Amino acid sequence: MSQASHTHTAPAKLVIASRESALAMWQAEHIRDRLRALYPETEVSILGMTTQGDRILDVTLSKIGGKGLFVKELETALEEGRADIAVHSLKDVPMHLPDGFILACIGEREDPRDAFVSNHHANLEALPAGSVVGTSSLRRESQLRARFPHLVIQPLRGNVQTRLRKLDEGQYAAIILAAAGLKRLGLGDRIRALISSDESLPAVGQGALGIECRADRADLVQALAPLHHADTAACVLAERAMSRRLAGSCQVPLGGFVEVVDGQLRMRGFVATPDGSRVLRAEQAGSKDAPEALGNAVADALLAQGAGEILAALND
Ligand SMILES: NCc1[nH]cc(CCC(=O)O)c1CC(=O)O
Repeated sequence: MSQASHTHTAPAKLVIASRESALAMWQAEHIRDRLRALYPETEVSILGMTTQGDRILDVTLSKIGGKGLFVKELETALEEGRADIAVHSLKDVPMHLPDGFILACIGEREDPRDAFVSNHHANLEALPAGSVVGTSSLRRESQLRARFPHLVIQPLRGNVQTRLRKLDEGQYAAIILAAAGLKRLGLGDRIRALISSDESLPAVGQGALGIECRADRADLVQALAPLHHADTAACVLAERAMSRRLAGSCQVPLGGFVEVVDGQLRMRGFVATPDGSRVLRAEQAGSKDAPEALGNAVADALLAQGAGEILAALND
């Protein structure tokens, strides 16, 4: 029996709300299995649901309302008591949660890097001029354009399997996906090259799982505590503070990534124009005890370099 179960308790029944994509289901099942192992007496089940973000696939997310579209239906299920917790890729969780909801728990981070996926090429450097690279992330696009102006970036939406199918159909020479999603789905062998964080700074929260519940469910915060990973939480709280100060929940070419180095947080952030012609960068160290102060400081350093102008131009 694990040590945690001596000091933590869970309700007799726990329902996990999840999107129905394969990745979301893997993540929900992962949390379900960990909860079952911690609390053998608790009946843990998954309520799968399709969100608006999953249904609308033909326009870029930024035009239709952003990240909130992936979590709203799940929050409604929590609100109505049809589910107790919602498991999310933290990357998809808006910077401002609606009143009455909290992140109860942040799980240990998987590989945070972006991955290069291609059937014919070994890495970005090997792509001939004019090659089409698929990504709908302004963050990935701006960093690619800055480094490889000879490549052609084309939108690519859909869940991980859909994106791989579009690559296999020959519409793209290569695509960029999060390594974490591929590894979780057992598709790590599709990764031809991992892109270092110096070359493609990851998205805020990339690779980490966030578990959301109603703010009045202190019982669940306590039950989930054994799944909480303090170092990951410090990193992603700093990242989310940076993003919040810069952009709220709008989709912008922005990256933020924190690592624990020698017991301290080391943070890097960037804001760019979508075409990669201007890339502002900031880097700073800070204490694990004050992650949000670090995130705010890096945001301020970017604002001092002119990030505000870039962000204002995007909202025109
Ligand atoms: N935007 C969709 C999304 N949300 C989370 C992941 C991957 C898993 C993660 O970052 O935790 C992905 C797919 C991708 O970016 O390739």
